[in-house]
Amino acid sequence: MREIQARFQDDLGAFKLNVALTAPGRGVTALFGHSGSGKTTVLRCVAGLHRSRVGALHFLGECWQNDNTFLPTHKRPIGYVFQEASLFPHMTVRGNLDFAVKRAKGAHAWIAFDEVVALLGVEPLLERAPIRLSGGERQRVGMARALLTQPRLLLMDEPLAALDRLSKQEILPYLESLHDRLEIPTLYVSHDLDEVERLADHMCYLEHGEVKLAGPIESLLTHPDLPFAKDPVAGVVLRGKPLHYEAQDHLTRIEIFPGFEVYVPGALQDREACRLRILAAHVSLSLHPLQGSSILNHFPVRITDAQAMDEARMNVRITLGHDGPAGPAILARITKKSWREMALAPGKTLFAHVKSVSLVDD
Ligand SMILES: Nc1ncnc2c1ncn2[C@@H]1O[C@H](COP(=O)(O)OP(=O)(O)OP(=O)(O)O)[C@@H](O)[C@H]1O
Repeated sequence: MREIQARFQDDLGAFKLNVALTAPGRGVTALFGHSGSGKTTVLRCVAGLHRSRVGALHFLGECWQNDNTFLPTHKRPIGYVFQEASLFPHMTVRGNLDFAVKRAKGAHAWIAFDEVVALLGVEPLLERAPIRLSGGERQRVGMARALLTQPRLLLMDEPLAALDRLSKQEILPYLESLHDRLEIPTLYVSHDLDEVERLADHMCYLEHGEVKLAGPIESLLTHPDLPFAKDPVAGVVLRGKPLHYEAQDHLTRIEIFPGFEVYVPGALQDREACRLRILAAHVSLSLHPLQGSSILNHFPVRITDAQAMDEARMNVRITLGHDGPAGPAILARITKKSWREMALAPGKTLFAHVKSVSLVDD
Protein backbone atom coordinates (compact mmCIF):
# COMPACT_ATOMS: atom_id res chain seq x y z
CA MET A 1 0.00 0.00 0.00
CA ARG A 2 1.61 3.24 -1.10
CA GLU A 3 0.01 5.30 1.65
CA ILE A 4 0.55 6.58 5.14
CA GLN A 5 -2.33 5.62 7.38
CA ALA A 6 -2.53 6.96 10.89
CA ARG A 7 -4.97 6.95 13.77
CA PHE A 8 -4.07 8.61 17.05
CA GLN A 9 -6.28 9.13 20.08
CA ASP A 10 -5.23 10.70 23.33
CA ASP A 11 -6.24 13.04 26.12
CA LEU A 12 -3.63 15.70 26.66
CA GLY A 13 -5.06 17.73 29.51
CA ALA A 14 -7.87 19.76 28.03
CA PHE A 15 -6.87 18.81 24.49
CA LYS A 16 -8.40 15.74 22.90
CA LEU A 17 -6.56 14.20 20.00
CA ASN A 18 -8.71 12.08 17.72
CA VAL A 19 -7.03 11.94 14.36
CA ALA A 20 -7.51 9.57 11.47
CA LEU A 21 -5.60 10.43 8.35
CA THR A 22 -4.43 8.91 5.13
CA ALA A 23 -1.71 10.60 3.12
CA PRO A 24 -0.37 9.57 -0.28
CA GLY A 25 2.97 7.79 -0.38
CA ARG A 26 4.56 10.58 -2.38
CA GLY A 27 4.33 14.35 -2.65
CA VAL A 28 3.71 16.91 0.04
CA THR A 29 0.78 16.53 2.41
CA ALA A 30 0.10 19.66 4.41
CA LEU A 31 -1.24 19.36 7.94
CA PHE A 32 -3.06 22.64 8.05
CA GLY A 33 -5.07 24.25 10.80
CA HIS A 34 -5.19 27.04 13.33
CA SER A 35 -2.77 27.29 16.20
CA GLY A 36 -3.56 24.61 18.76
CA SER A 37 -5.45 22.35 16.35
CA GLY A 38 -2.97 19.54 16.96
CA LYS A 39 -0.67 19.63 13.93
CA THR A 40 2.60 19.34 15.84
CA THR A 41 1.15 16.65 18.08
CA VAL A 42 0.26 14.56 15.01
CA LEU A 43 3.77 14.99 13.62
CA ARG A 44 5.26 13.96 16.96
CA CYS A 45 3.07 10.85 16.99
CA VAL A 46 4.24 9.97 13.45
CA ALA A 47 7.86 10.47 14.52
CA GLY A 48 7.37 8.27 17.58
CA LEU A 49 8.20 11.20 19.88
CA HIS A 50 4.80 10.85 21.47
CA ARG A 51 3.00 7.57 22.03
CA SER A 52 -0.72 8.16 21.94
CA ARG A 53 -2.98 6.15 24.23
CA VAL A 54 -4.60 4.57 21.18
CA GLY A 55 -2.65 4.55 18.00
CA ALA A 56 -1.96 2.87 14.72
CA LEU A 57 0.48 3.93 12.05
CA HIS A 58 1.25 2.17 8.81
CA PHE A 59 3.86 3.61 6.52
CA LEU A 60 3.63 2.23 2.97
CA GLY A 61 2.39 -1.05 4.35
CA GLU A 62 4.93 -1.28 7.23
CA CYS A 63 3.55 -1.22 10.73
CA TRP A 64 5.23 1.42 12.90
CA GLN A 65 2.59 1.36 15.60
CA ASN A 66 -0.39 -0.71 16.63
CA ASP A 67 -1.70 -2.11 19.91
CA ASN A 68 1.38 -4.32 20.28
CA THR A 69 4.06 -2.47 18.36
CA PHE A 70 5.74 0.88 18.85
CA LEU A 71 8.79 1.47 16.72
CA PRO A 72 11.09 3.88 18.61
CA THR A 73 11.97 7.13 16.87
CA HIS A 74 15.53 6.11 16.03
CA LYS A 75 14.24 3.08 14.13
CA ARG A 76 11.83 5.13 12.00
CA PRO A 77 13.41 6.24 8.71
CA ILE A 78 12.37 9.86 9.11
CA GLY A 79 14.00 13.23 8.55
CA TYR A 80 12.61 15.88 10.91
CA VAL A 81 12.88 19.59 10.17
CA PHE A 82 11.87 21.86 13.03
CA GLN A 83 10.94 25.52 13.13
CA GLU A 84 14.53 26.30 14.00
CA ALA A 85 17.41 24.04 13.09
CA SER A 86 19.50 23.15 16.11
CA LEU A 87 22.89 22.66 14.50
CA PHE A 88 25.95 21.62 16.48
CA PRO A 89 27.55 25.02 17.24
CA HIS A 90 31.11 23.70 17.53
CA MET A 91 31.08 22.17 14.03
CA THR A 92 31.04 23.84 10.64
CA VAL A 93 28.10 23.34 8.32
CA ARG A 94 30.09 20.60 6.59
CA GLY A 95 30.73 18.96 9.97
CA ASN A 96 27.01 19.05 10.74
CA LEU A 97 26.18 17.51 7.37
CA ASP A 98 28.90 14.84 7.69
CA PHE A 99 27.39 13.90 11.03
CA ALA A 100 24.08 13.20 9.28
CA VAL A 101 25.89 11.19 6.60
CA LYS A 102 27.49 9.03 9.28
CA ARG A 103 24.14 8.53 10.99
CA ALA A 104 22.73 7.26 7.69
CA LYS A 105 25.26 4.43 7.37
CA GLY A 106 23.40 1.28 6.45
CA ALA A 107 20.31 3.09 5.14
CA HIS A 108 19.51 2.85 1.45
CA ALA A 109 21.31 5.90 -0.01
CA TRP A 110 18.89 7.43 -2.50
CA ILE A 111 20.33 10.93 -2.51
CA ALA A 112 23.98 11.97 -2.72
CA PHE A 113 25.77 14.62 -0.63
CA ASP A 114 26.49 16.77 -3.70
CA GLU A 115 22.92 16.66 -4.86
CA VAL A 116 21.57 17.70 -1.45
CA VAL A 117 24.09 20.52 -1.26
CA ALA A 118 23.12 21.71 -4.74
CA LEU A 119 19.37 21.37 -4.20
CA LEU A 120 19.50 23.54 -1.10
CA GLY A 121 22.22 25.90 -2.29
CA VAL A 122 24.43 25.29 0.76
CA GLU A 123 27.74 24.91 -1.10
CA PRO A 124 28.93 28.44 -0.21
CA LEU A 125 28.07 27.83 3.44
CA LEU A 126 29.93 24.58 3.98
CA GLU A 127 32.93 26.01 5.85
CA ARG A 128 30.91 28.42 7.99
CA ALA A 129 30.10 28.07 11.66
CA PRO A 130 26.35 27.86 12.38
CA ILE A 131 26.51 31.10 14.35
CA ARG A 132 27.43 32.93 11.13
CA LEU A 133 24.33 31.78 9.24
CA SER A 134 21.17 33.80 8.68
CA GLY A 135 17.85 32.27 9.76
CA GLY A 136 17.04 31.19 6.21
CA GLU A 137 20.50 29.68 5.70
CA ARG A 138 20.20 27.73 8.95
CA GLN A 139 16.91 26.29 7.81
CA ARG A 140 18.39 25.22 4.47
CA VAL A 141 21.25 23.52 6.31
CA GLY A 142 18.68 21.91 8.64
CA MET A 143 16.83 20.55 5.60
CA ALA A 144 20.05 19.32 4.00
CA ARG A 145 20.93 17.56 7.22
CA ALA A 146 17.52 15.90 7.38
CA LEU A 147 17.85 14.67 3.78
CA LEU A 148 21.34 13.31 4.33
CA THR A 149 20.01 10.85 6.88
CA GLN A 150 18.44 9.20 3.77
CA PRO A 151 14.92 9.30 5.20
CA ARG A 152 11.97 7.59 3.61
CA LEU A 153 9.59 10.11 5.14
CA LEU A 154 10.25 13.80 5.65
CA LEU A 155 8.50 15.61 8.51
CA MET A 156 8.57 19.38 8.47
CA ASP A 157 7.10 21.39 11.33
CA GLU A 158 6.53 24.99 10.26
CA PRO A 159 10.03 25.22 8.78
CA LEU A 160 9.48 28.82 7.68
CA ALA A 161 7.52 30.12 10.67
CA ALA A 162 10.50 31.68 12.43
CA LEU A 163 11.70 33.51 9.32
CA ASP A 164 10.93 37.04 8.22
CA ARG A 165 9.01 37.60 5.01
CA LEU A 166 12.09 38.15 2.89
CA SER A 167 13.89 35.02 4.10
CA LYS A 168 10.69 33.08 3.54
CA GLN A 169 10.49 34.22 -0.07
CA GLU A 170 14.14 33.31 -0.49
CA ILE A 171 13.74 29.78 0.82
CA LEU A 172 10.44 28.85 -0.89
CA PRO A 173 12.02 28.16 -4.29
CA TYR A 174 14.37 25.65 -2.62
CA LEU A 175 11.40 23.91 -1.06
CA GLU A 176 9.71 23.87 -4.45
CA SER A 177 12.69 22.21 -6.07
CA LEU A 178 12.76 19.64 -3.25
CA HIS A 179 9.12 18.99 -3.97
CA ASP A 180 9.86 18.42 -7.66
CA ARG A 181 12.87 16.20 -6.99
CA LEU A 182 11.87 14.13 -4.00
CA GLU A 183 10.23 10.78 -4.44
CA ILE A 184 9.68 10.37 -0.72
CA PRO A 185 6.54 11.66 0.96
CA THR A 186 6.61 14.77 3.13
CA LEU A 187 4.24 15.75 5.95
CA TYR A 188 4.39 19.51 6.16
CA VAL A 189 2.87 21.37 9.11
CA SER A 190 1.83 24.92 8.43
CA HIS A 191 -0.81 27.49 9.21
CA ASP A 192 0.20 29.67 6.27
CA LEU A 193 -2.15 29.20 3.34
CA ASP A 194 0.23 30.81 0.86
CA GLU A 195 2.93 28.30 1.75
CA VAL A 196 0.53 25.39 1.53
CA GLU A 197 -0.76 26.51 -1.87
CA ARG A 198 2.75 26.69 -3.20
CA LEU A 199 4.07 23.45 -1.82
CA ALA A 200 1.36 20.96 -1.03
CA ASP A 201 -0.35 18.41 -3.25
CA HIS A 202 -2.64 17.14 -0.60
CA MET A 203 -4.02 18.66 2.57
CA CYS A 204 -5.42 17.45 5.89
CA TYR A 205 -7.34 20.20 7.61
CA LEU A 206 -7.30 19.88 11.39
CA GLU A 207 -9.66 21.45 13.86
CA HIS A 208 -9.66 20.76 17.63
CA GLY A 209 -7.53 17.64 17.32
CA GLU A 210 -9.52 16.08 14.47
CA VAL A 211 -9.00 15.89 10.73
CA LYS A 212 -12.04 17.73 9.49
CA LEU A 213 -11.37 17.22 5.80
CA ALA A 214 -8.62 15.82 3.64
CA GLY A 215 -7.99 15.62 -0.05
CA PRO A 216 -6.11 17.07 -3.00
CA ILE A 217 -5.33 20.71 -2.41
CA GLU A 218 -7.30 21.86 -5.45
CA SER A 219 -10.59 20.56 -4.12
CA LEU A 220 -10.05 21.66 -0.53
CA LEU A 221 -9.35 25.28 -1.31
CA THR A 222 -12.85 25.67 -2.69
CA HIS A 223 -14.62 23.52 -0.14
CA PRO A 224 -17.55 25.43 1.34
CA ASP A 225 -17.12 23.88 4.81
CA LEU A 226 -13.59 25.19 5.13
CA PRO A 227 -12.57 28.72 6.01
CA PHE A 228 -10.37 29.29 2.94
CA ALA A 229 -13.14 30.46 0.66
CA LYS A 230 -13.93 33.30 3.06
CA ASP A 231 -10.38 34.58 3.03
CA PRO A 232 -10.09 38.03 1.44
CA VAL A 233 -7.55 36.56 -0.99
CA ALA A 234 -9.45 33.34 -1.54
CA GLY A 235 -8.62 31.53 -4.69
CA VAL A 236 -7.71 28.20 -6.15
CA VAL A 237 -4.55 26.56 -7.27
CA LEU A 238 -4.70 24.58 -10.48
CA ARG A 239 -2.17 22.49 -12.30
CA GLY A 240 -1.58 23.44 -15.89
CA LYS A 241 0.23 22.15 -18.93
CA PRO A 242 1.89 24.82 -21.07
CA LEU A 243 0.83 24.38 -24.69
CA HIS A 244 2.12 27.22 -26.77
CA TYR A 245 4.05 30.46 -26.37
CA GLU A 246 2.74 33.40 -28.34
CA ALA A 247 5.94 35.38 -28.66
CA GLN A 248 4.38 38.50 -30.14
CA ASP A 249 2.30 39.05 -26.99
CA HIS A 250 4.66 37.33 -24.55
CA LEU A 251 1.84 35.05 -23.35
CA THR A 252 1.71 31.28 -22.90
CA ARG A 253 -1.46 29.31 -23.44
CA ILE A 254 -1.87 26.76 -20.67
CA GLU A 255 -4.29 23.87 -20.55
CA ILE A 256 -5.98 23.50 -17.15
CA PHE A 257 -8.43 20.78 -18.18
CA PRO A 258 -8.89 19.08 -21.56
CA GLY A 259 -10.38 21.76 -23.79
CA PHE A 260 -9.88 24.58 -21.25
CA GLU A 261 -7.00 26.98 -21.63
CA VAL A 262 -5.84 30.19 -19.99
CA TYR A 263 -3.29 32.78 -20.99
CA VAL A 264 -0.47 33.49 -18.56
CA PRO A 265 2.15 36.22 -19.07
CA GLY A 266 5.64 34.92 -19.79
CA ALA A 267 7.42 32.24 -21.80
CA LEU A 268 6.53 28.97 -20.07
CA GLN A 269 6.57 26.64 -23.06
CA ASP A 270 9.62 24.73 -21.81
CA ARG A 271 7.97 23.66 -18.60
CA GLU A 272 6.25 20.34 -18.42
CA ALA A 273 3.75 21.59 -15.88
CA CYS A 274 3.07 24.59 -13.70
CA ARG A 275 0.84 25.69 -10.86
CA LEU A 276 -1.51 28.57 -11.34
CA ARG A 277 -3.55 30.63 -8.96
CA ILE A 278 -6.88 32.17 -9.81
CA LEU A 279 -8.20 34.56 -7.20
CA ALA A 280 -11.95 34.58 -6.59
CA ALA A 281 -11.93 38.36 -6.87
CA HIS A 282 -10.62 38.08 -10.45
CA VAL A 283 -13.47 35.90 -11.69
CA SER A 284 -16.76 37.34 -12.92
CA LEU A 285 -19.85 35.58 -14.20
CA SER A 286 -22.29 36.24 -17.03
CA LEU A 287 -25.40 34.46 -18.26
CA HIS A 288 -24.25 34.73 -21.92
CA PRO A 289 -20.82 34.60 -23.57
CA LEU A 290 -19.17 38.00 -23.49
CA GLN A 291 -18.18 39.67 -26.69
CA GLY A 292 -15.79 42.52 -27.21
CA SER A 293 -14.20 42.10 -23.78
CA SER A 294 -10.57 42.67 -22.90
CA ILE A 295 -10.63 39.55 -20.74
CA LEU A 296 -8.87 36.69 -22.52
CA ASN A 297 -9.95 33.74 -20.40
CA HIS A 298 -13.58 32.63 -20.74
CA PHE A 299 -15.19 29.31 -19.90
CA PRO A 300 -18.56 27.70 -19.77
CA VAL A 301 -19.13 26.75 -16.13
CA ARG A 302 -21.69 25.28 -13.79
CA ILE A 303 -22.48 26.47 -10.26
CA THR A 304 -22.01 23.81 -7.62
CA ASP A 305 -22.62 25.89 -4.50
CA ALA A 306 -22.20 29.28 -2.96
CA GLN A 307 -21.70 30.83 0.42
CA ALA A 308 -21.91 34.30 1.83
CA MET A 309 -18.57 35.91 2.42
CA ASP A 310 -19.93 38.96 4.22
CA GLU A 311 -23.11 41.02 4.09
CA ALA A 312 -22.54 42.16 0.54
CA ARG A 313 -20.59 39.42 -1.20
CA MET A 314 -20.74 35.75 -2.03
CA ASN A 315 -18.22 33.18 -3.08
CA VAL A 316 -19.62 31.04 -5.83
CA ARG A 317 -18.02 27.68 -6.49
CA ILE A 318 -18.14 26.71 -10.13
CA THR A 319 -16.75 23.79 -12.10
CA LEU A 320 -15.44 24.10 -15.62
CA GLY A 321 -17.76 22.87 -18.36
CA HIS A 322 -21.52 22.89 -18.94
CA ASP A 323 -21.85 19.17 -19.29
CA GLY A 324 -19.70 16.08 -19.42
CA PRO A 325 -17.27 15.30 -16.62
CA ALA A 326 -16.91 18.31 -14.35
CA GLY A 327 -13.58 20.06 -14.60
CA PRO A 328 -11.70 21.52 -11.65
CA ALA A 329 -13.50 23.97 -9.40
CA ILE A 330 -12.76 27.66 -9.20
CA LEU A 331 -14.28 30.40 -7.07
CA ALA A 332 -15.95 33.57 -8.24
CA ARG A 333 -16.59 36.44 -5.87
CA ILE A 334 -19.70 38.38 -6.77
CA THR A 335 -22.16 40.59 -4.92
CA LYS A 336 -25.31 39.23 -3.36
CA LYS A 337 -27.14 41.72 -5.52
CA SER A 338 -25.80 40.08 -8.71
CA TRP A 339 -26.59 36.62 -7.38
CA ARG A 340 -30.21 37.66 -6.84
CA GLU A 341 -30.66 39.71 -10.01
CA MET A 342 -29.12 37.01 -12.23
CA ALA A 343 -31.30 34.38 -10.48
CA LEU A 344 -28.27 32.21 -9.85
CA ALA A 345 -28.56 28.85 -8.10
CA PRO A 346 -26.60 25.62 -7.78
CA GLY A 347 -26.80 23.62 -11.00
CA LYS A 348 -27.14 26.69 -13.21
CA THR A 349 -24.84 26.87 -16.23
CA LEU A 350 -23.27 30.16 -17.25
CA PHE A 351 -19.93 31.71 -18.27
CA ALA A 352 -16.91 32.67 -16.18
CA HIS A 353 -14.39 35.33 -17.12
CA VAL A 354 -11.01 35.23 -15.50
CA LYS A 355 -9.27 38.56 -15.48
CA SER A 356 -5.88 37.35 -14.41
CA VAL A 357 -4.11 34.11 -13.74
CA SER A 358 -0.82 34.09 -11.90
CA LEU A 359 1.91 31.54 -11.64
CA VAL A 360 2.30 30.13 -8.13
CA ASP A 361 5.83 28.87 -8.60
CA ASP A 362 7.24 31.81 -10.47
N1 LIG B 1 2.06 16.83 26.21
C1 LIG B 1 1.01 17.64 26.27
N2 LIG B 1 0.31 17.81 27.40
C2 LIG B 1 -0.76 18.63 27.47
N3 LIG B 1 -1.20 19.35 26.41
C3 LIG B 1 -0.55 19.22 25.26
C4 LIG B 1 0.61 18.37 25.11
N4 LIG B 1 1.04 18.48 23.84
C5 LIG B 1 0.22 19.36 23.23
N5 LIG B 1 -0.72 19.80 24.07
C6 LIG B 1 -1.81 20.73 23.73
O1 LIG B 1 -2.41 20.24 22.58
C7 LIG B 1 -2.89 21.29 21.77
C8 LIG B 1 -2.37 21.12 20.36
O2 LIG B 1 -0.99 21.46 20.31
P1 LIG B 1 -0.14 21.42 18.98
O3 LIG B 1 1.20 21.99 19.29
O4 LIG B 1 -0.20 20.05 18.42
O5 LIG B 1 -0.97 22.39 18.04
P2 LIG B 1 -0.53 23.04 16.65
O6 LIG B 1 -1.71 22.94 15.77
O7 LIG B 1 0.74 22.45 16.18
O8 LIG B 1 -0.32 24.54 17.10
P3 LIG B 1 0.77 25.64 16.60
O9 LIG B 1 0.40 25.97 15.18
O10 LIG B 1 0.52 26.78 17.54
O11 LIG B 1 2.11 25.02 16.75
C9 LIG B 1 -2.47 22.56 22.44
O12 LIG B 1 -3.56 23.07 23.16
C10 LIG B 1 -1.36 22.12 23.38
O13 LIG B 1 -1.28 22.95 24.49
